[in-house]
Amino acid sequence: MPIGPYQSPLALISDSETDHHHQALPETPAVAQAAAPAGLRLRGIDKRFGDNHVLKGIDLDVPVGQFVAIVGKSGCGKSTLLRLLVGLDEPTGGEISFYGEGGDTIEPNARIVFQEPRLLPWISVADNVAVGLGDGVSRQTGRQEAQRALAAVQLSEKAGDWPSKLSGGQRQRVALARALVSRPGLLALDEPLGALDALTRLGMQELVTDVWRELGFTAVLVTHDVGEAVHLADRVIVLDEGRISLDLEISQSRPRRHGDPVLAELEGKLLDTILGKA
Ligand SMILES: Nc1ncnc2c1ncn2[C@@H]1O[C@H](COP(=O)(O)OP(=O)(O)OP(=O)(O)O)[C@@H](O)[C@H]1O
Repeated sequence: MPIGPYQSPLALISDSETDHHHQALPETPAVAQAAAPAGLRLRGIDKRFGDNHVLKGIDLDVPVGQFVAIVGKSGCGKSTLLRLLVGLDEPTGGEISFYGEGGDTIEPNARIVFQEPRLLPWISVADNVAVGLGDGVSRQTGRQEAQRALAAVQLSEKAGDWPSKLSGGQRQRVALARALVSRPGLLALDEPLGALDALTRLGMQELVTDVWRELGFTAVLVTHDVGEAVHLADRVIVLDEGRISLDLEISQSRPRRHGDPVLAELEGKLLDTILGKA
């Protein structure tokens, strides 16, 4: 099923910082159960911005529940591809479809987390998380679901605080909770740990792994950090000038240790490909 004009809450947490009006929030389905994890099927995906031909006929299949990382040089089209996957933009050509565990075509519940948490400073942490549910949910349900999502990111005790009282890492955990609160079937992560210090980043990598394993969504991570990609993902894809130049499986069991020689070897192989030495 091609992605049509999009109607998800993504717009609220993605676009201009000033576009926080509540009328932007769409209705959301009931949140009592998790959305079906969504497998992805991309065929011949093209994206042009005027004369700039950014994505050139991408074919990609991502099985239900897989964790995929996308790496590549700056400007190679990583974020553009991610935005197409969650419906924030439309391809110029080709088709994107989604399927559930049984192989049936589904409409995915997709969410995205960006590098900047983009929290609303005038409402509490819990209310920021509840924003991810949209309008069609009672205040009480919103609070309950927000508490559940905050617990998943180990931030329950901050529910009543203002965002300004949080550290950078805590704010990003709130952004993750806001994305998780509607129990998405597809979670896109656009360099979500890029602004964090090294130690906080390592802690967040473990947290992301834990929530992914617990909640079972399909994850697509864009990162500049090849070490992070091999640490987190089942599979790493290298984009180069709008095409997939390497599709590498990372079969190492979890939990994964930083400094693992097998992962270091894979990281070297990815870097050689990205830098054109392979
Ligand atoms: N909305 C847009 N309008 C015009 N050009 C765009 C738009 N979004 C992206 N581009 C162009 O598409 C190309 C790919 O950008 P994209 O942000 O996808 O790259 P990236 O690989 O994510 O880069 P980085 O690693 O630096 O974040 C760039 O040339 C960029 O200028």
